[in-house]
Amino acid sequence: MRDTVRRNGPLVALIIVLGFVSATLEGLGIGLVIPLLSIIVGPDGAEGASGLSALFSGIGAGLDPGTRLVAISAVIFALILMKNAVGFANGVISGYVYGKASHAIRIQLAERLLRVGFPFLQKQDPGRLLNIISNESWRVSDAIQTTLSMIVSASCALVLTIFLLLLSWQMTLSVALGLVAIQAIHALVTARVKAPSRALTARNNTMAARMLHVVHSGQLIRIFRQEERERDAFARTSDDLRHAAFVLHRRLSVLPVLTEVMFAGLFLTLVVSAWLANVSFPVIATFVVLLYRLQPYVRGLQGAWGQLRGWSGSIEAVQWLLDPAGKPEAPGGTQDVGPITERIAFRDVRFGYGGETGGDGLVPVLRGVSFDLKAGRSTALVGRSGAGKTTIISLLCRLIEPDRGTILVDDKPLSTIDPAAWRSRIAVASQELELIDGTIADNITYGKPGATRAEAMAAAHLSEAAEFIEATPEGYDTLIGYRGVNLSAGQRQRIALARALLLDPDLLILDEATNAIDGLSEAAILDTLRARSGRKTTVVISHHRKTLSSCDDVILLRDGRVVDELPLERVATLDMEALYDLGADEACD
Ligand SMILES: Nc1ncnc2c1ncn2[C@@H]1O[C@H](COP(=O)(O)OP(=O)(O)OP(=O)(O)O)[C@@H](O)[C@H]1O
Repeated sequence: MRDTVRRNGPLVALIIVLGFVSATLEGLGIGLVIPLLSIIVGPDGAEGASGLSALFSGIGAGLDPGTRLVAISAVIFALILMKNAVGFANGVISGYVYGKASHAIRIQLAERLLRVGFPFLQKQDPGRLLNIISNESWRVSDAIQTTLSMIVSASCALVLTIFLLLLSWQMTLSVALGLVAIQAIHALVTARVKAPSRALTARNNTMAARMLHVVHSGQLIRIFRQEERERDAFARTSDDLRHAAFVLHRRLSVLPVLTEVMFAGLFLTLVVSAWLANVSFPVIATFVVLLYRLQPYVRGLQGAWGQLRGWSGSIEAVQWLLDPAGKPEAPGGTQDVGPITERIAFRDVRFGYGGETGGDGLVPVLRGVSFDLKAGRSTALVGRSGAGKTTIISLLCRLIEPDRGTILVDDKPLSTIDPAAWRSRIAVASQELELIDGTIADNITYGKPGATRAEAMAAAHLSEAAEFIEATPEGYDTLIGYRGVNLSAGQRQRIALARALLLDPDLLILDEATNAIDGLSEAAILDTLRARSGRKTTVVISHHRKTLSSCDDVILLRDGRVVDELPLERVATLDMEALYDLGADEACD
């Protein structure tokens, strides 16, 4: 929030200056009520005037009463007009700063989510992140606007207090003492708002997670007939949210009531004591009018303070996401990288999920793996479910970093290579990588937005997606819906494969890219392997023996260790179960 104020420094300064100007105009207008009332009640009413009140009382003294009355009324009207024009300008500027501040917060949140180390996203509850971006960030924008309005209210209150002081310092002192007492009571009440505010943010997180679940798991819920249970769970979460919002609302609602009652008490005490002290009527009247005009600003300040406390849960949530502390850094490295000429070498690489930065977890997943992915060849990673194949792919993509050991690209440590430069040399086709909500062409060219339609069509031919695409009425301009809901699983995989093939990357990773595709398309993968052979490097994870036996090299993994680098003849002759069990005895701890 401080950042926003700093970035819009000149405009915030203008808001403060205009606040002062507006309050001064208002103070002057109210001051002119003294001569106005003096004319109405007669000169006796102005007796005992001193200081500022004497100054105001003397205004237009030389004029006849009728002319003076009209002239003073006209000036008061002009001052009110100017004050409102300044107020309007201030409102427009505040609205502009509010918009800029909201935009800046959303951009910062998006930047954080796009740049933070990937393990952070893996570990977070998506409901919490969604709630912060879509909900809590608005509260923070409101808090910024409220802070601006507090600045204006404070400037106005200050100027009007100066007028009060000049009018009667004794009466102002009594008012100040009264205000301190009101503020103390107010502070006691607002202190009780922080905890319900945090509770509300937590409930909003849960609500967002539930909504995501209902939207994402529509199929699962229907097939397993869990509509009733989900409805009840949704209703419970929604009711908890309602209750948390009500608790906060109830505590905040006390504030304006309390303030109004205490202000009324202060007013009446003041009027009675001023009358007892023989203060002249125009001075009492002007003082009360000034005080009456001061009241909304003081109440505004108190209300804003209470509201800021009410939003403390939202502010903390946004600050937590923006704060880099405790979040994994995006992978580092500055070296450029050329085409892979010899190998990508894993040397005693160890990794376990679960630590703060993704790795260094208690349960080791890779327990010192060493193998080579030879340039210009295709290598299959084989192993039972949970053996660590996808973890190796994540390391290759630098989504996670090894806890120990090194990955070398032609003898250059991968950790020293600029991640963007490295990723420009690789492409992945995996069922984990979703499609975007756009056209088929948008999806195929996602990794290379400037690619031509001809390039997209060539990639679609390679992945055997072209036939079904051309059979649709809109062809490459067909909208595929959210995550490709308008397509079959096999069609989605072919488009995902085309997306990777379009890049003709130095390293192509096919992570179970074919499991929803029929035999014909598996043949397309085999063709791809052949076409890349001797030219580019490919890594394949598959449970299809035919695909595996088309690779040049096969690496067998078991429980996070490399069991064997298998000769191809054995892959061709063994069934998958026998393949996974090869060397089982040596692999045991
Ligand atoms: N994000 C994660 N957090 C914690 N543990 C994980 C995570 N991802 C994977 N694991 C664990 O790491 C181990 C290896 O998982 P990995 O996905 O690498 O296996 P895999 O060989 O690709 O399996 P599959 O063939 O089923 O995809 C598994 O025991 C899994 O439970």
